[in-house]
Amino acid sequence: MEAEEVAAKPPKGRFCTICNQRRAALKRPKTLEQICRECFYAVFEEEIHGVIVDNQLFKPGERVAIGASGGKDSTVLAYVLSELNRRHNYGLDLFLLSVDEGITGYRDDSLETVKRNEIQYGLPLKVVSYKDLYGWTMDEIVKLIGLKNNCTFCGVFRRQALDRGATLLKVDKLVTGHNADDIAETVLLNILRGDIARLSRCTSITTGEDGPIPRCKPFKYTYEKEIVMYAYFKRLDYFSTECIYSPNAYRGFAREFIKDLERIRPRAILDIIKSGEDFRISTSTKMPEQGNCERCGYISSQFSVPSSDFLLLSMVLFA
Ligand SMILES: Nc1ncnc2c1ncn2[C@@H]1O[C@H](COP(=O)(O)OP(=O)(O)OP(=O)(O)O)[C@@H](O)[C@H]1O
Repeated sequence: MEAEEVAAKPPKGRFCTICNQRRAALKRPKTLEQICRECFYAVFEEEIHGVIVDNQLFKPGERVAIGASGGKDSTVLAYVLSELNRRHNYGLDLFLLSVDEGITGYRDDSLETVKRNEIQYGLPLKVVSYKDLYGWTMDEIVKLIGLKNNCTFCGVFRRQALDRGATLLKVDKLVTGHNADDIAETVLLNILRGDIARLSRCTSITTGEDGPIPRCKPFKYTYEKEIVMYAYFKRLDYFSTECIYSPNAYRGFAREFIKDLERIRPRAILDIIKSGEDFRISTSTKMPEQGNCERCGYISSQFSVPSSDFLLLSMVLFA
């Protein structure tokens, strides 16, 4: 999504509907209000603060890692969280944590962005790589087995890599830049697949509380268009290229469908999240149990946890 595309201008001469003092500079995607930039920054940031407070995402003194991919969502998350931490005295120790999947022409470039963010925001950065953790890069795997189910595997490996990096950083929590559009998309995909176990988990703002490191999504109610707009107006330094192995056609269709709904009714994104939250599963329904990998004990519902040759073997078997 290009920044210019979402920065639709209201008619000239209108006053901001929030402050009524400055000229409106944009139409807010979530509410369609015509507001000035200053009021947009304020409502955008304070809504996220409200979500953090209402859901008690953090406690003073906690060490928190921000999953930093260099993309728009995690870059805006790093910027806004450092601002709110200062402004509202959260008392958090913030870190950037990046996973290098070993994808030439994509992750190497986005990691350069994260390295610049480390300096720009004064947040210490830790990078963990698939090569070091599992013995293989994604480039090597794709070269060997081709383009099959890459996103699914890569997602499972990244999840574990983030946990391992968070353990090395000795953090209490990990936050990611998953936004409202991502969550609505996941609700829809879980309905389409009839995956009620995931449907019941995917709207939680905090997950993994029974595991080693809980994960939070402070952008659960933040619209992607507003994140892009915020990054654009604030001139944040982020990387905007899609992963070269990424096309996940089914997710892509769900994304397009949600964008179409949003065009007709911007609230549709929040409505889908709310529907996902309100699903109740009958207590008599048998749910799949999350187990632990027999090899290393890491939490796992489908795969054994990857390591070097074992990783490759699972890729080939499941491809
Ligand atoms: N390589 C990575 N290293 C660290 N964190 C990551 C990485 N990839 C994804 N994440 C985390 O997971 C979140 C969702 O990832 P997703 O792949 O959906 O990226 P995205 O929607 O393009 O987000 P972003 O714009 O931040 O890249 C990111 O916002 C980030 O917090």
